[in-house]
Amino acid sequence: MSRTIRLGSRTSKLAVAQTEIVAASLKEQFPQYNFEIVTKTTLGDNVQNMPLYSFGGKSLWTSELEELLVSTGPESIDMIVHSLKDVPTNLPDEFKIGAVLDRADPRDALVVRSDLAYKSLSELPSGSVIGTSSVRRTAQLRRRFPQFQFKVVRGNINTRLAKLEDPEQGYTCLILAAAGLLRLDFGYKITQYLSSPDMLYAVGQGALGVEIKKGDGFTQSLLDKIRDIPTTLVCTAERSLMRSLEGGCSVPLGVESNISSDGVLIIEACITSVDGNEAALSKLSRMITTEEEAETLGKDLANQLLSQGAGTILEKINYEKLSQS
Ligand SMILES: NCc1[nH]cc(CCC(=O)O)c1CC(=O)O
Repeated sequence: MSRTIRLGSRTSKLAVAQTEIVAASLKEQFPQYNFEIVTKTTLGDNVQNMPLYSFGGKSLWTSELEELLVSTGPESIDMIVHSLKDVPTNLPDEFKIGAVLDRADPRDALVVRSDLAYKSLSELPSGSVIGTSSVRRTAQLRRRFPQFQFKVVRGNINTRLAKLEDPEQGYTCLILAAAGLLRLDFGYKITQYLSSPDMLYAVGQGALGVEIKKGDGFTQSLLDKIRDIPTTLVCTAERSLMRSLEGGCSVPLGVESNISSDGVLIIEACITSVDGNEAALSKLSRMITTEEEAETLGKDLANQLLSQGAGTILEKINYEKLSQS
């Protein structure tokens, strides 16, 4: 009987669709093995009613699956497929990201309620209710569109889309990652793709990250065949930037990155105050060939942002969080 490799996934439709993408790429490279998907609910799936930033812990989406990664029982798995965006920048010591795969469209997207004719943010009437629970999205939009209202919306993508269409909920539109919508065949619902200067995306957004045990050379050797090198370099730089800015708290950091075929990486980044009144913006471009160089670029960009005033914005956010708890 041929060897079976088990891929762990959260239970949401998007998580399973993404894990199927990874399983299919592995099967193509290694037809001699079986690839099986194991699903598990995480804490992040269960807490639907509170803003995520009120959970100090940073492994909302990973802990339960990491337990299966170290387990030796029948439930054990070999790797976890994540949206890279949901993977903490500092993993527990025994784990690592074994591969980052090709990135789907990293931008955020506008989805307007289907009975309304508006297509873009600039067409929406004053007082429109934007559904999002992301501090990054809310802060950036408040800055550019102070005439809108913001309302938290939780749940997985399917749940959020259903809430949007329920008139009693009062949402005019949602902001969601284009990648998730496209992977679930909801691309037709996107009325506008958002980009700088209106909205910079989350670090790692649109990319898949596969987590494994450090020292698991066999699983690593499988992943080496499906990783995407330019995406790895871009996301390494983005995650290094984020790691340098967060003091144990998630930060409203937006990025927009591009790498040319000859290896020049350009990253634009912003930190925006929650009320949208202040923002620190910075941009860095450099030739990158190794992950170490990508790490350094991320750190340098963090320092550039701090010199643009990001530090005071972050201090205020951390102070407000402390006084809530
Ligand atoms: N925050 C949850 C989450 N995690 C990953 C995605 C979408 C896929 C991706 O960004 O890679 C989403 C939904 C969203 O933000 O709209």
